Amino acid sequence: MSARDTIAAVATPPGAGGVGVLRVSGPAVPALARDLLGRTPQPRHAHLAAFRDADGAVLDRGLLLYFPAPRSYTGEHVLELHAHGSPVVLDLLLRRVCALGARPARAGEFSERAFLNGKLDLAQAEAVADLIAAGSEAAARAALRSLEGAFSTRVQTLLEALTRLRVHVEAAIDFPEEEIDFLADPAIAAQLEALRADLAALLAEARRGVRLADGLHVAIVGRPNAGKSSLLNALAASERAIVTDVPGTTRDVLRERVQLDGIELTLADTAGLRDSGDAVEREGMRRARAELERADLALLVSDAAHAEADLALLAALPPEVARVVVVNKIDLDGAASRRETRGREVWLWLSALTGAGLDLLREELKRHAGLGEGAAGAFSARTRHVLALERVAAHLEAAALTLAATRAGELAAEELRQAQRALGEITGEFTSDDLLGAIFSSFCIGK
Ligand SMILES: Nc1nc2c(c(=O)[nH]1)N(C=O)[C@@H](CNc1ccc(C(=O)N[C@@H](CCC(=O)O)C(=O)O)cc1)CN2
Ligand SMILES: Nc1nc2c(ncn2[C@@H]2O[C@H](COP(=O)(O)OP(=O)(O)OP(=O)(O)O)[C@@H](O)[C@H]2O)c(=O)[nH]1
Ligand SMILES: [Mg+2]
Repeated sequence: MSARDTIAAVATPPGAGGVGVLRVSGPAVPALARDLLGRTPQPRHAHLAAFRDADGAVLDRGLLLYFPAPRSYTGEHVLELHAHGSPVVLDLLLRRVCALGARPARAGEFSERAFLNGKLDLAQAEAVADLIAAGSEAAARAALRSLEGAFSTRVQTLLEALTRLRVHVEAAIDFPEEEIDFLADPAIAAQLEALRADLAALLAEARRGVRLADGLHVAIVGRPNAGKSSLLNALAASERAIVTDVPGTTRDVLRERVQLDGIELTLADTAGLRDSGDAVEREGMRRARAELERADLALLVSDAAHAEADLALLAALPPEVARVVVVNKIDLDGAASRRETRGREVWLWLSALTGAGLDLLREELKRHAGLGEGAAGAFSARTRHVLALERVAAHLEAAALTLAATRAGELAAEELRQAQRALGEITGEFTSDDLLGAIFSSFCIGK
């Protein structure tokens, strides 16, 4: 896109390193490259070159790569200077290319241009940032799958099915005398049902993708003295939290990141929940509840001696939070560790003190983090995508209800149109400047 100006930024992380890369993108690049090399560089070849200042003094000697448009990361003319990884040298080079017509890039601006030039769709561009930020091997693999288009392809397939359905419904509206018959066609209802089923599957995968990218957030809750802090310490394999036999030991929320077979967990140890307590303890309990609202999973820790009494706590958990009941301290009555499913809950019997049954808990956590069976091929996703898919689901449901109840073609068509729009927001077919700004400004400078 020749209308854009030329941007430049250091693409390697701040600080000293073996090599540092300065990246430049935009229409000024061909002239700039000639200026620096003394001749037109060969496209996509590494040239060893002296990078010179305005007065001819050598700033550094490094590798120069030239990617003429459109075959580059951004789709524009791109120049890369691979210099020695000195922040001072890189800064001098940045100033030099800015004197030659570039300006410093904003955060995410290279990827934004790649998106605007059709090199990446929006979900892929977000996957670039998620890959860079990945905190675990599973997160990195999932982000790479999204970058390669695994998620976008699924969205695209749904969009095509949705478009076909819209064509059907809108054709019916265009022939009002036949509209009722048209819309009563079981094929339309069947198409809509199939679409909703595919969407539900994609939504489940996208939710897993968010957990893979962000890591699983686990809130450890329960009565005072149940052994919550002991459990955090056992999973973190270090004495992070204070453990005493005084009920009400933990007052504040303590967060700990733990790697578990290539996935990332954020464990939050919280203050024990009970009716009494001083002001500090009550504030601790308020924070524990707030932590629960944010969590992907609640570990309700219960003392083996009080397990039945803790059923009341179970009922008080926010209904949308997945939960696992941990019956702790089995060493006290010599019981064996075990796992049981009771209704929607999994119950685990273990001992934070001896470590018996902790492996059962680790398996359970991995399952919730998205690394259970069938996780091969999982892609990363963001909350933004899940919210969009939830809106799509709501519009499709409204369309189905309208068709079933009233056969009001216009209303159903409008719901389908909105569903299509929400779906298109994921890959960026429909966007606003605000959305793009919000997404790309959270990227690194130079990305
Ligand atoms: N030195 C360097 N390493 C890098 C990048 C970079 O920009 N520079 N990348 C940046 O993030 C990543 C690689 N991503 C890239 C993606 C596309 C193209 C590119 O030139 N695409 C062209 C040509 C494709 C082809 O010839 O096969 C195109 O899409 O038309 C380059 C890098 C990681 N490593
Ligand atoms: N025998 C036995 N004792 C345990 C076990 N887990 C924890 N304890 C003990 O139970 C007491 C309370 O443990 P904590 O981990 O501090 O309990 P908590 O749930 O964090 O308590 P608060 O922070 O007060 O809410 C301590 O004396 C622990 O040593 C266990 O598996 N077996
Ligand atoms: Mg505690």
